[in-house]
This record gives sequence, C-alpha cells and structure tokens, in this order.
Amino acid sequence: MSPVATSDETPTSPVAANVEAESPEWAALPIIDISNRSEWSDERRLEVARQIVDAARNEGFFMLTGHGVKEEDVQRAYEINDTFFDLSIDEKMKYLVDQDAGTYIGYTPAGLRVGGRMEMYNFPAFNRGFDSTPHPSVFKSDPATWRFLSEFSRGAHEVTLFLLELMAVTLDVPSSEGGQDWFRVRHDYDGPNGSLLRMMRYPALSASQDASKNNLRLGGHTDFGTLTVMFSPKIPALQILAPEGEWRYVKPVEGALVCNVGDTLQFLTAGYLKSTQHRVTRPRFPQDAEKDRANVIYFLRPNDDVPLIPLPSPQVKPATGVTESTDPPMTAADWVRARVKFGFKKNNDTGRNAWQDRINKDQGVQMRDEDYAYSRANE
Ligand SMILES: O=C(O)CCC(=O)C(=O)O
Ligand SMILES: [Fe+2]
Repeated sequence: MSPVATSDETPTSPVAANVEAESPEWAALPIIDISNRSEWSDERRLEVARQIVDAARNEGFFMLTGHGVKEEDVQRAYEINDTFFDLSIDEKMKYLVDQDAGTYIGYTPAGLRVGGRMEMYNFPAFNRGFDSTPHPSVFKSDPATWRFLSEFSRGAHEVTLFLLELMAVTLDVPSSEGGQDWFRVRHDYDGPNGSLLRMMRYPALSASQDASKNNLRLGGHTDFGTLTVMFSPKIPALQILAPEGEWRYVKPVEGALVCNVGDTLQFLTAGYLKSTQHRVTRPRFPQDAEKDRANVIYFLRPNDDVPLIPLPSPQVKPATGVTESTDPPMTAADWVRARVKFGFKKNNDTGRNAWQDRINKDQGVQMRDEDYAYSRANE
C-alpha cells in the first residue's frame, strides 16, 4: 500500500501542523515516490507504474515526491510570480490573453476566467514561439530569468512525460505501437501544442467578499490537457470531487507536486483514467484566508494534431454502443480552443456543449455535464 495523505497523520512540518489544528475533510490521496528512479529494479518500476495508474483511475489526483525538481527552484519560481503580480494592473493588462482566438497565453485578470477570482499568467513553450506574443520585461529582459523559467518549464515537462511513460507500461501499449514512448511522441515540448507554465495569484479577500460567491475563488472544472503538476501550493484551498462524491481538500505535503489527470488523457484512454473535477475555495484556515495565495502549475497537453481517440491498450476499450464516426476525429488543438473559448465570461455554453456531444459520440465517454461545469451559478 502506498501511504495516503489523511487527517490523522502525525504533523511533521508547519503545514501539516497547521492542517492538524482543525481536522477538516481531506482527500485520501496516494503519495507516490519516484526518487532514485535511475536505479530502480524492474519490479520497483512496475510497482510505481501500477500505483500511478491506480491513482489516475480512482482519484484522478495524487501527490508526487522524489520528483527531482529542487526546492530552491520552486522558491525562485514563486519569487518571479510575486514580482509579476505586484506590477500595476495597467502594466499587466498590456499582456491580456486573446480570449476570442481561443488562446490562453498572457495575462488573465481576476474575474475574466469563468468562476475565477484570481489572476493568471500563462507562458507558452520557451522556444522560438515564445516571441510570437509580447511578454513583460520582468520575465524577458533579464536573460537569467528567462533561462531559469525555460529550464523550469522543460523540467516540469520531463516529469510529466516520465509519469506517462510509466502509465504506458501499466497500460501494456504494444511495442509495435510505440510502447512506453507512446505518449512522448505525442507530447513534444518543441512541437506545436498548448502545453503551458502558469503562474497564479488569488488575491486576499474579506470574509464577506468570499461569502458573496459561496466562498469559491475558482469554480469546479476539469483541466483540458493530459497531465497537470502543481508546485506545492502551501495554503490549503484546493478541493477535489472525491470518488465518494464529496468535495475534499487536498492536504499539502511538503515538497510534493500535486498531479492530476486532464481531459485529453481521459479521452486518450476512453475514460479509463479520470479527469477529476476540482475547485478552489476561500483558504481552509482563518490565518490564511486574508493572505494572497500563489500557485505555479505546468499543464501538459498533446501536440495540436493528436487525434483524441483511445490509445492501443488491452485495458482501454471503447464503451459499448459507440458508432464509428465518419467525421475526422477531434484533435487536441480543437479541444483546447473550444474549452478556452467557452471558459471565459462573455461566451455562452452552446459551443461547449456541441463539443461535449461530439466527444461523447466519438468515444462513448459519457461525461456528465458537471464534468465541464464552470460554476456559472457562483460567478
Ligand atoms: O490553485 C489551485 O490550487 C488550482 C488551480 C487550477 O485548478 C487551475 O488553474 O486549473
Ligand atoms: Fe484546474
């Protein structure tokens, strides 16, 4: 059994002690350790691969330790995050996302993302495409900062690919079809794709400001891509819709990445792996509630032209009753565009539902409407 983060663990860090103080409802998430991976025996590799797929099937979320991203680098990323969000709103608005184009690169002010009371900055891959949109000088003018962010983003990409390599092993993807590299060739850092590094700030709000929105700072949603890794946000406020059907908080584990399955991995496995709904509330503890909350996240998405059809695996079977579609399959780029476009306030649900119908028809993945909910009721 892998260890599980629950409320009755002995507190070992200020974060854990903090959590212990009020015994709220925590999600029972596996803590998966990938340290010393270059020295693993075949048995160890298969064991960890199995743990990852189990977590991706059951909770859709897990905590990852031993991932190799240095704590000092994570701290530096958070310092850069602060430097950017401390700029004036006028300065930040110069880099506003182009929501109508369905792109997500640049700045999103609080309130623009549906159900979202936080600011975000999304970076594309740090390669030739980086210069196709303007970026603030706090990221660009100092070559050392740019280089650091570039390496940080590539490092996160490699962690996600390692997890997917293990998933391909557990899913028994035949070697004639790419075997353990099945995902790697479809998630090329330098190829055209929607993968991104995100910085976030949830500004402090008073109790009455939060109460006016049901204490939600980011409404229930699933992530669009394949895998998401969050760099240890320290303030508990993230909740997942746990397998029991209850919203439960994710308990921070010192140094662990919070990893979760996104929509495209669910589609690529015909629903075998689960893109789990999650949301962000007013921080769980009163002492955190009136502080800003920062987050740094890497979202891995497939190459733009990857068709969202199930991968070759004996475990992954299209649901019964799926009829062969004569339309070309939806691609990863189609999916991101549709979700981005309808995830902003000024758009309505019609287009999103059309895409949802399409994916259901193509794959027999019957996603519930709530799986796409952006909590319009809580805007
Ligand atoms: O801030 C968090 O904990 C979660 C953010 C999130 O779910 C997202 O940006 O998609
Ligand atoms: Fe998310």
